[in-house]
Amino acid sequence: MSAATSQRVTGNTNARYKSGVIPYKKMGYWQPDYVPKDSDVIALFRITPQENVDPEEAAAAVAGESSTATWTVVWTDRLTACELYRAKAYRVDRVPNTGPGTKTEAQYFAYIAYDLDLFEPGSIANLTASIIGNVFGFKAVKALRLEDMRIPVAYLKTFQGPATGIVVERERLDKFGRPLLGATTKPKLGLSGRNYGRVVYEALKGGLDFVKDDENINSQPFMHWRDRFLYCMEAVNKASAATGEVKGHYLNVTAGTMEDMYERADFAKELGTGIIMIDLVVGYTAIQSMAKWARRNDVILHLHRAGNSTYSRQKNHGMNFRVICKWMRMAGVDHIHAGTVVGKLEGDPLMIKGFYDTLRESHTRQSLEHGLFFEQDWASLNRVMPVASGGIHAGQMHQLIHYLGEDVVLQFGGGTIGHPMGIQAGATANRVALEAMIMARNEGRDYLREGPEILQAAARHCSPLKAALDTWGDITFNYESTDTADFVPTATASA
Ligand SMILES: O=C(COP(=O)(O)O)[C@H](O)[C@H](O)COP(=O)(O)O
Ligand SMILES: [Mg+2]
Repeated sequence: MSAATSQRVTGNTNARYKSGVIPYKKMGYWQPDYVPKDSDVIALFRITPQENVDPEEAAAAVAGESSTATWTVVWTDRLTACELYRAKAYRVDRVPNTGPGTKTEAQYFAYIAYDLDLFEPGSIANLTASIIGNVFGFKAVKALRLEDMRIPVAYLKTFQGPATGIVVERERLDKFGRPLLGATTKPKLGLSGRNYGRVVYEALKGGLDFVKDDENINSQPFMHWRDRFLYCMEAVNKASAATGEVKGHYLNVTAGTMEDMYERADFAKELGTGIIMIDLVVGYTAIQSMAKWARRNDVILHLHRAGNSTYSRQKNHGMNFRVICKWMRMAGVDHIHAGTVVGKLEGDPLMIKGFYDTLRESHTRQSLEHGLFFEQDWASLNRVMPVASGGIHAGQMHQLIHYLGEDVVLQFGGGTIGHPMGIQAGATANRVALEAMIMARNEGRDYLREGPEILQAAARHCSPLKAALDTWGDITFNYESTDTADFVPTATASA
């Protein structure tokens, strides 16, 4: 007899199934003694219960509404292996620095385990319809945030993972031992195909590895997509011939329908591109489809995370970006924008380290200060190249390498195209700054502390770098982060 059948036969007593409304805890969604199985999916939610709602009941309600429950008892549960299929809230902890005596109302971390049978293999859409489905509108909780997930190896193995991965991307580019350099074409909207292609050529010729379309450039009246693709590929080919290096431009194939996206991707491939791009807003199923297309066609897949801050930035509601990193690694993208720490957009250093580790490590340990609540074995899924983009410039090179490491694309849009001596000079400034800093690192210097001097020394022989430092050297974006660690490392806490 299978486990499922035996559950049906030994199912619960009549009292439990009497019609009416009973607490979710009584319905079996709170099981403090439950020990998660290796094959369970585990989700960690931050719950802000409504006043007078017991946190354990709120956790049970979240478990119920994200798995099998509805608001009232239904006898049809007994036609199923309901005890197996019920998600189990098994632990609730008060979030540090919330509740009585603090400025923030009480919040709780609720740990919930889900049996693997609740999810369709290889489908982010199906996983998310449970985990972030109805439950986020549930009245008994004032706010709800999905903070982290532990995905079992058994489930990971049903996903393709990154189409190409970091190792093969570097082999195709023939570039090793340093971050890759990119730029977002600016202005983001309005250029004609020919002018757009000129920006791409100049930036690649000046020393960048990649240029990219911005998130909102698709096929507008001022430049239809075929024009953009033709001029960009002409620029890539000319710059590769002129420099002897492999170059690329992420052609954004985002469109209104899947058929249009495939048409654009096929044309990009026909023109010989090594990389294409999509936006997060196309949705999980479209992302998985494009990842399969990318693997079939030997093309790298770049994902711009446009839209994520709508639901990932605020601490009490929505979902943490680290969970998006996990889902996107499973879905199969090769690149994902994951923050810069020092640039113009949201990015606490500890949080960003957690995102980067999630994307790049084959195994991550629990690390509460980086927001990693669970140990995660990535089951040999390829690694994703994080992309640092948004308000960065050559003067920050030492910090970028310190915080973000080597396997990363550093993307300077304004920080290339806005250079006072022109786009090529902007690209050269970034390339020289990068190579000077990598050399200093390889020589064992304390490049983070000595960074500004290392850059000034390199600028003595490189007027584009000097101009970049003179223009942007002092530009910083020192605003308080919104999404910060709940568990601060001891050394920092006492500092
Ligand atoms: O256009 C840019 C950056 O331009 P610039 O380099 O001129 O600032 C990108 O869309 C942002 O980096 C996205 O943000 P994120 O990478 O955080 O998702
Ligand atoms: Mg942009």
